[in-house]
This record gives sequence, C-alpha cells and structure tokens, in this order.
Amino acid sequence: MTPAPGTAPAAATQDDVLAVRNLDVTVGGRTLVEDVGFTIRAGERVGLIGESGSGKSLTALSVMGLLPEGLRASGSVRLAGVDHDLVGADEARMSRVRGKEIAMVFQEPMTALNPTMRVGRQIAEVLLIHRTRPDRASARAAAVELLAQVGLPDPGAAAQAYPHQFSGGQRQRVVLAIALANDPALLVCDEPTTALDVTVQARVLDLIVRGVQDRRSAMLFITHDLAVVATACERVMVMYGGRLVESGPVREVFTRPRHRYTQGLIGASDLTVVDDRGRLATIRGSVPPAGRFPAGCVFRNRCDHATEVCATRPEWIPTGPDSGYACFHPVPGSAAPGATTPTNQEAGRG
Ligand SMILES: Nc1ncnc2c1ncn2[C@@H]1O[C@H](COP(=O)(O)OP(=O)(O)OP(=O)(O)O)[C@@H](O)[C@H]1O
Repeated sequence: MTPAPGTAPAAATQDDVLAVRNLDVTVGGRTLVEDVGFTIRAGERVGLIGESGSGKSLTALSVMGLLPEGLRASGSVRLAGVDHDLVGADEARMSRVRGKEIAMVFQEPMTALNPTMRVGRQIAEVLLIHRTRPDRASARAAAVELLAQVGLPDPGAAAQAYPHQFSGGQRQRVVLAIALANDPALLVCDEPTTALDVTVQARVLDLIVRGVQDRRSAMLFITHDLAVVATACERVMVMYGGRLVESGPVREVFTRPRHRYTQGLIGASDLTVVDDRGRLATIRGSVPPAGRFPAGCVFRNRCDHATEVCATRPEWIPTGPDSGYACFHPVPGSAAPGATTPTNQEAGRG
C-alpha cells in the first residue's frame, strides 16, 4: 500500500518495543481496521486519536489479544522480548505477556477490579503470578508501596479495602498500580480519565505519565481529548475510517496537520496550555505555530470556562496570524506561587 500522508512505515528498529504491521480486524465480511502499521520505541509515549468508531479501541485490543468474540485480527503484532507474534497467540501465551510486558488501563476501573477481593491482594496476585516477587509477604509489601506511588493516602489501610470503598478516581489509581506493578515495557491506556470527575482527571493523568516515565515504559494512549494528548504524549497517530491516516510529533501534527480529517479535528478544537507561571491559556481554533507560546508552556487539559469569562477580555492575546487567541488565567489549584492573575481577578473568580 502507499503510506497515507504523515504515516511512517512500520520499520522495526532495535529500539522498538512494539511493531504492528498490516493489522486488519474483520467481522464476518466487514473490515473494521484496515492495514494499520506503526511502531513505538522504548519509553515513547504515543497518543491515538480519531472519531468515534474509527478503530482505536480495536487496534489496542488487537495488541493485547483481547478482541471481542467473533472479531478476527490478521497481520502482525510483535513485542520486544517476546519470541512469538501476538496475533493468533493462544490465551496461555497471551496471559504470560499481559500484566507483565504489556499492561492496560481502561476507561471504567470497576471492569478491571475484582469487587470481592481486597485491593492489596489484587496487586500482590499480579506480582506473584508473574513471579516478580518470591513470596506473599514481599508481594504484599510491594503492593502497599505501589499504592503509595499512585498517591493513595494511607496506603497500608487502602491495601486492606475493597474496590467499592474507593472513589472513581481512587479506583483508577488502584488499576494503575496493578498495571504498573511489573514495570511493563508498554502501557496501553484507553480513555483512562474520561469517566472520572473533571477535578481528578488531571491528577490521574499526571500519575500515569509519571508512572511510565519512572519505569521508562512506552505508552499507547487512546483519547478524544487533544489537550490530553498534548500533555501526555510525544507523538500522535490519527485514525479515520479504520485506517491510520497521519502520525508525527504532537506539535507538528497539531500545528501542521496534513490529512483533511486531522485538519478538521484540530480546527474545531479548543486547546489549553499552561505557561511557566502556572497560568492557563485557552487556544481557540487551532494551535499556533511552535515558538509562539511563552517559554515553558506545557499543554494542560481543556479549560471549559474560558469562553464566557475571557472572550471579551483585553488579556486575550493573538497567538499566531491565523490561529486564534489565548487568554491566560490560573489553573485551579495549581497556579505557581506569585503568578499574576489579572484576568481571573477581574472576572471575580478564585
Ligand atoms: N464486537 C463488535 N462487533 C462488531 N463490530 C464492532 C465490534 N466492536 C467494535 N465494532 C465496530 O468497529 C468499529 C471500530 O470500533 P472501535 O471501538 O475500535 O472504535 P473507537 O475508535 O475506539 O471508537 P470510540 O472512540 O467510540 O471508542 C466501529 O464501527 C464499531 O462499531
């Protein structure tokens, strides 16, 4: 096939942790995912975006060998250090890979947790099954340590609790602790923060990114939220109609999208960035060219009160000749000490 514009051929190198080639997913006579190919390097964080039904989840599920009954994958999915293809691998082989070399975090944490088992034990089991810890006592101690790493207060007590005793955000932290337990080479996340309260989304996203960075794990991150991709990922791939249509560094794809679908997606989005003083800016329309942001800006999650508060404010600054405007105001709870907040004060928001 001729590669779609902006998609790199899936040529595996020694640094690649994952190499997907010619992946098709079919059901009956219907092709749902067609000729998808990509690689992910060790430690690389890659976003996968695209409209609903474009094939993102089926691509991720194929990588993990978890396609729903009746769907069939063909092509090749190779993982570094695993001597067989994951496409067509039987369940016994896949269960040795899953939870060890590849781990996953889905949208709804309850689907990943056993409601009748204390969470400390659920984490310990993953360590024992894959023989990462030699005995139950050290697995339990490691479980408490993992719960501390994902920011649960009083991790010793948390280990003794059942899933229903946690909030949604806390449950997703537990799922993350399980996913990271064996230092996977690849973490696959499918909308991991979408079901969470908006106030905890950024914190959980932070923990995911920190968790993979600390372990030098690679990450494949599915989301609808471009700002999340901009925060969490270095590279982004775009799916449309079951095919991968574009791929590249996040800033390049977001500033110079090549495929018509990506151009529409970016053009219709509001993105937000945070500058080095902890202030948040909403970029309306599209992202301005690289270098137009103040130094130290990082992308953050969507700002949903900017339009009515800021649209008429003089603090709106043009961010590029054809790319809309930004309005700075503080990120709730995370403004850097000493950050000036004129927009916020004028708007009477704290
Ligand atoms: N079990 C199934 N049987 C038949 N068709 C399916 C099945 N699961 C998914 N599909 C179809 O495959 C296509 C791709 O689905 P997929 O879930 O990968 O999309 P997606 O990009 O992840 O969408 P969303 O963002 O809404 O989760 C869709 O047309 C969907 O209806």
